[in-house]
Amino acid sequence: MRLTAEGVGWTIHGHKLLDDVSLGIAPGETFGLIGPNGSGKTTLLRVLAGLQRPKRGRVLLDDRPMQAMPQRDIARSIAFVEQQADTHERIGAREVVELGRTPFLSPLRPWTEQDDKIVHRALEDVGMLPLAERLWHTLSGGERQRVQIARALAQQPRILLLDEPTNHLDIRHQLSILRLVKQLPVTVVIALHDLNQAMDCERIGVMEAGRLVDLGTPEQVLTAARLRRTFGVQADILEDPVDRSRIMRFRCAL
Ligand SMILES: Nc1ncnc2c1ncn2[C@@H]1O[C@H](COP(=O)(O)OP(=O)(O)OP(=O)(O)O)[C@@H](O)[C@H]1O
Repeated sequence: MRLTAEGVGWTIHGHKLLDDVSLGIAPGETFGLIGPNGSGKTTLLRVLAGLQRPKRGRVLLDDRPMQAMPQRDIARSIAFVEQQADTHERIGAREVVELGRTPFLSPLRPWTEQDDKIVHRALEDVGMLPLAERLWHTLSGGERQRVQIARALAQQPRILLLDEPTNHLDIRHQLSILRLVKQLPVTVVIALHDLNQAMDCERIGVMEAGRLVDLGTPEQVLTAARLRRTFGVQADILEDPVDRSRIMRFRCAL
């Protein structure tokens, strides 16, 4: 499914958090969103997810303006893993993942064995099957994050939006979640702070003070000049001697 933002703007108390953002993400593409703290990545993801209505411009799913779509239709197409998804309910890990099936249920379409299988598979994919019966409040930060990713997978979305999905994960789970996400046959938009991880995206968008200031392949976008200008760091772009891929070595903050 194609996801398009056309001239999207979002302001609060006269403060421009998003300023004329336009981008088109192709069906099946893995698109990385990078930018310094406070540059608007989360705000943009929330608008793309339909959680915040743009104050200017519009978002389209394929050719349908999201504004005209019922919330249920949006929930059947888009899953969003927020940075700090939390719940105060006394709820188990499996039940959190089961919530991913909600958009598909109705009095005429009750829970089936197929839903059980989808939930089981999602828990398995993020390595959380052994902890599936644990209560949410007893899980660690990284375990909670993996449960939230499993909830999104159980939604079987056509578009998956992820806000810093690896920030609480140990390195093994970071790598396995990113590989899993990349292999999914769906459109993925992923906000990342680890710029070397962003290298694996097909295209990258760079946010700066609410504006999309650069867009292209990782090779086009992640240059030493861009890292200096947008992130205020001095970096060298090196070649990995094992697979000849590009790696960034960050030297110092400027
Ligand atoms: N409800 C709000 N009221 C006022 N300012 C807000 C509100 N929500 C976000 N902001 C501000 O908007 C800016 C963009 O925030 P956003 O969370 O989108 O940035 P981000 O790029 O995701 O940052 P980070 O990398 O730190 O997660 C920040 O300066 C933030 O303080």
